Amino acid sequence: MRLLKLEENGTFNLTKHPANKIPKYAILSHTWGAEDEEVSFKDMKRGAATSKTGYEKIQFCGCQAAKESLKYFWVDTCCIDKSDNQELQGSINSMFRWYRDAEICYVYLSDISGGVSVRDGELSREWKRDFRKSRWFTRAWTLQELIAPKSVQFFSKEGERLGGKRSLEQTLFEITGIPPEALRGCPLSNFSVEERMSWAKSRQSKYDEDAAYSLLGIFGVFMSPLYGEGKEYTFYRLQKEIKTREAHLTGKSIATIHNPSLRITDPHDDKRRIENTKGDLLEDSYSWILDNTEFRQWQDDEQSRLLWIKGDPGKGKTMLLCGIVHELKKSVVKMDLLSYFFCQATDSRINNATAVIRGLIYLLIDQKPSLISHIRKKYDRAGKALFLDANAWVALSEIFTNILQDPSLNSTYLIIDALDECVEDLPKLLKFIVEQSSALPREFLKKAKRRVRLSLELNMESVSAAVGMFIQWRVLQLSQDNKYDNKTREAVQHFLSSNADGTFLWVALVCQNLKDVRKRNVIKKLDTFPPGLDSLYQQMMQQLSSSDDADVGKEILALAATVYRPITLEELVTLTEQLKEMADDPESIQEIIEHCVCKDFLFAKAFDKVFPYGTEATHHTIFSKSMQEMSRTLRRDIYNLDALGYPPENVEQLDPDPLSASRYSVDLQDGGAVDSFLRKQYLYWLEALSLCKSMPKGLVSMTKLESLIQLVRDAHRFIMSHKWAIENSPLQAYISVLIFSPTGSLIRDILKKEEPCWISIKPGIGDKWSACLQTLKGHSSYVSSVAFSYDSTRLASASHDNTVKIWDPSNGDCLQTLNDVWIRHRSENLLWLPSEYRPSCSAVSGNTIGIGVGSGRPWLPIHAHHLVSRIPCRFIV
Ligand SMILES: Nc1ncnc2c1ncn2[C@@H]1O[C@H](COP(=O)(O)OP(=O)(O)OP(=O)(O)O)[C@@H](O)[C@H]1O
Repeated sequence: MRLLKLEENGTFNLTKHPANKIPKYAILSHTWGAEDEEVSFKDMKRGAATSKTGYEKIQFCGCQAAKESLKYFWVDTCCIDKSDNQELQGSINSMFRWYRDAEICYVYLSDISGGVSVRDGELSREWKRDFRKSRWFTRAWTLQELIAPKSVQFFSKEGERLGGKRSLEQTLFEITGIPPEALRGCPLSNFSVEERMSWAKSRQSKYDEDAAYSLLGIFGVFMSPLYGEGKEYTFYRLQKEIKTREAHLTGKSIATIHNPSLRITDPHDDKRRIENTKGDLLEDSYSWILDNTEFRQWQDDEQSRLLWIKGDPGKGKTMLLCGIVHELKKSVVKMDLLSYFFCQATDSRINNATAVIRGLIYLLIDQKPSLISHIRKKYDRAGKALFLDANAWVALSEIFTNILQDPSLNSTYLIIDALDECVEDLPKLLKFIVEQSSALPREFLKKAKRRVRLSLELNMESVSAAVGMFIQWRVLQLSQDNKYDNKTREAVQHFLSSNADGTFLWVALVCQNLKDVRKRNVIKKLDTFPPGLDSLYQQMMQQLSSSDDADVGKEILALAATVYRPITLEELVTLTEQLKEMADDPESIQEIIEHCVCKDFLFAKAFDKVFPYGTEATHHTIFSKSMQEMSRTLRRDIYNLDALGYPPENVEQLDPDPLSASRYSVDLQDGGAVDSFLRKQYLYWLEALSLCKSMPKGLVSMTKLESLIQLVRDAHRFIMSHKWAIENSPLQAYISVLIFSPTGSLIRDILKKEEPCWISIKPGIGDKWSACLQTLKGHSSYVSSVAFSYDSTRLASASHDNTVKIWDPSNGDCLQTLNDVWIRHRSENLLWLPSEYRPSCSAVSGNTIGIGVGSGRPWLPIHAHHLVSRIPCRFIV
């Protein structure tokens, strides 16, 4: 890299540095004047630089660098020999890196001059106007010059400092549309290709091709510049490079950041969804927390590791946390990481401890991809099972601990909302949080007050003031939408302020109700809203019960409270007979759904109204509607994949998605009606049959059921045998899976028409299913020992690849992989402990695994399933 060096006598000289020995340097960003005004490489060589107008900029940059004790600096006009084509090409591809690696970037704004001032980090209004109009924001190359460097400082023509990338963040965002996260060094891969393209959209370049070349670094691609190829073709090449890189990233993603296995949810999206559904985040209603003593203590005092925010339902905790995330994003330094997770009891993806840890890890890796190394070792061995098997919690919490102890991390902020909605393994999660937040260096241990509690009830004054701001905002919206006069507006404002009792949700629900009330009826209507959340819910239920939509409303509520995860509008319509009839009237559907009330309330206080026939009846409705929906929508190659080997992770969801309405239905849940009938009512039924003199009919029914069971059994063998193939290529279900099933398979026979007609010679397969139920794949060397637990729910296999795997034989899932197990082969099945525990040993014999701890000690026989469930994995075998 060629740099300018500031000499003792105040002159500048060009110096050249090999890539591994580049000294610290500053860099200049500016817009070019006329070519002959700028100082070129040749001018520098010839000593003709000082005669050019452009020399001022170079002088400015050199002096500024000297103030920061930097001897070297880089200026694009003269540090590249443009007459050397090879050098020019290399420079275009290196430019982003050069700006990124500079200690500081000085932006010289030649069209902003004199009389400007910065007060409290803010530009004066007049200034803002000039700044916004600066030519610097319209040029193509300056985009990467703004984004890439860690520090960017803006200067006027006279060299007056105007502010930095950080202090002007909001203004820069308003001018360029580049989100603050991108300006703060968040990986650019976090922003979609479209979003990054949009930052460049209205920028100009002198040469058409530069519009694309100036984006190489932004997309992390390389390409040789060919001036003269034209803008269109350059962009075509750029797009191609971007696609290749994205594909490469996604390919790698099986084990990296975009890892579909790790990503159970993107907490970014959850936060956005929550804010949208709760009606946009109001800064005035959460900003009180920033001055709160406990919050400040947590934020400023290194020893206070855990902040516990408590509050009654509807007090605004979730929105408060959204606000805190928002503020921390702005204030934490670039080296710090911020991760968060929003639990939701009604969504099985995000209501358990493992999901919380997964989500937190996902966001950390998203910000600092190098952290993936903590996952890679385990992932490479265990694959997807690492996140799914019975020990996912153990593995992930260990990975998370390692990540948090990574020496490259500065401070890490972790935020978890609604722990009470973490319905699975909450105690484990709590223990983990407490342990992590206690992990302080020894010198802190004594004096540390590590946990800070913040109770919203104890901060009533601040919360009430925040609710007051919320009321003002909602009343303003209502007044504008429904054209309230002053009297009405004041009455609503007064009513809400006097009855809210510091509860945001109560205000939100009343305002929701008022939305559809005509202005003339508003004041009368106010008297009908009872204070307190429960009374309000009760009233809403009563209103629903007496409305024309009572039946459909209750059906929706029952469904919403019963489904195992939140369902989409489309899925809801599919499962609700009465809504199906309104399918072409989305407004009415929306109107009815808006009457929805909280699930906790439904179960606790309105059970009889919503579930007059018990929850079983609702489960039955969901089951039969799901069956109907699947019969209607499912068809062969529903995603038009065409290619038989198409892997499911490469499948892009279609828009519109033919599966959108039946996604809920295809996840068949167990506990079906027949099963429950046989278990609970079978004998009563026999009695009733006898009483009705219908025993023969009962026998016929059971015979029919039995033939159905044979079909089900065949379907079970079918899925067991072909699970692996279908999982990896969905369309193989119609090809190899069918023709490699026994000719006597009922499923094969019934679905014969689906067999490929283009295969004329089919493999000779026997007429019966073979004795092999399924093949368990995973070991990389031959297997020396296998053993079932006594109840057959677990299978252990030991291999010469030095691993032991524990399987769930019912579905072939590998539940756990024990690594570094030293196995010695003897006449009987013998498994030995990892070397660090030698000479301890264990043996598998029949259904029992024996453990010996220390040489000469008696072996302790333990059933395999006890081992699996009781002893931490590394010690099991
Ligand atoms: N800062 C805010 N900006 C905008 N709306 C807010 C804000 N705080 C609270 N609200 C409103 O109040 C409602 C309740 O807030 P939130 O869901 O955060 O309460 P919560 O204490 O988390 O409730 P729960 O205990 O039921 O989970 C939200 O749906 C929203 O309409």
